[in-house]
Amino acid sequence: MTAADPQLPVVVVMGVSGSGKSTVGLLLAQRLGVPYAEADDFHPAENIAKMSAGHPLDDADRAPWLDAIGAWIKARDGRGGVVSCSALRRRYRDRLRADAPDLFFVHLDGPLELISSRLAARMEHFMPPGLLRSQFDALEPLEADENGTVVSIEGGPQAIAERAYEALPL
Ligand SMILES: Nc1ncnc2c1ncn2[C@@H]1O[C@H](COP(=O)(O)OP(=O)(O)OP(=O)(O)O)[C@@H](O)[C@H]1O
Ligand SMILES: O=C(O)[C@H](O)[C@@H](O)[C@H](O)[C@H](O)CO
Repeated sequence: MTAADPQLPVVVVMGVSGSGKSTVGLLLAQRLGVPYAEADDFHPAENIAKMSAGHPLDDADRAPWLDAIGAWIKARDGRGGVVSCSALRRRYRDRLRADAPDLFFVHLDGPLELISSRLAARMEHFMPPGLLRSQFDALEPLEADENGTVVSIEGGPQAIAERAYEALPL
């Protein structure tokens, strides 16, 4: 399938902070020839300030952010797109799916130690590595009835993006 085809999936690249959503999401979008959106760009300023101060977001904080991402997804429905979004809890994914039932989730999955080492090397990002544990605590893996797949974050970004591409329902 190519970008010229009428029905391209919208893909949410999900996972904890530092799992590689932005890195892999962009590569996947390029591979598909569709637009990429960065979830962090949808946060209200208060959310960025809260995380920067070392506090995890709660459901109420995430609600307007999820709605903004949901609006982007809805606008891309049928035309394809890739958006990074932690989408840690089932109910967040249900919210994103509400207006886009065919949404496909790619969960970038890996051990805390590996992600922690990647975050320690990351420069100039508001998200403190100390919040990683809270992200794992919130994470609810994809359930059997959810449209999506789990992709390991072992190896380099290109290989991960290729594994994700191969798993898409194209
Ligand atoms: N496969 C990889 N191998 C090595 N380093 C990687 C890999 N994927 C991502 N990284 C690096 O790990 C760090 C985290 O990646 P990235 O910012 O893409 O994660 P993220 O899930 O989007 O994080 P956040 O949710 O906090 O924005 C970055 O410095 C990135 O360059
Ligand atoms: O749901 C959340 O707690 C947030 O979306 C975080 O995941 C951050 O936005 C992101 O990971 C930091 O870049």
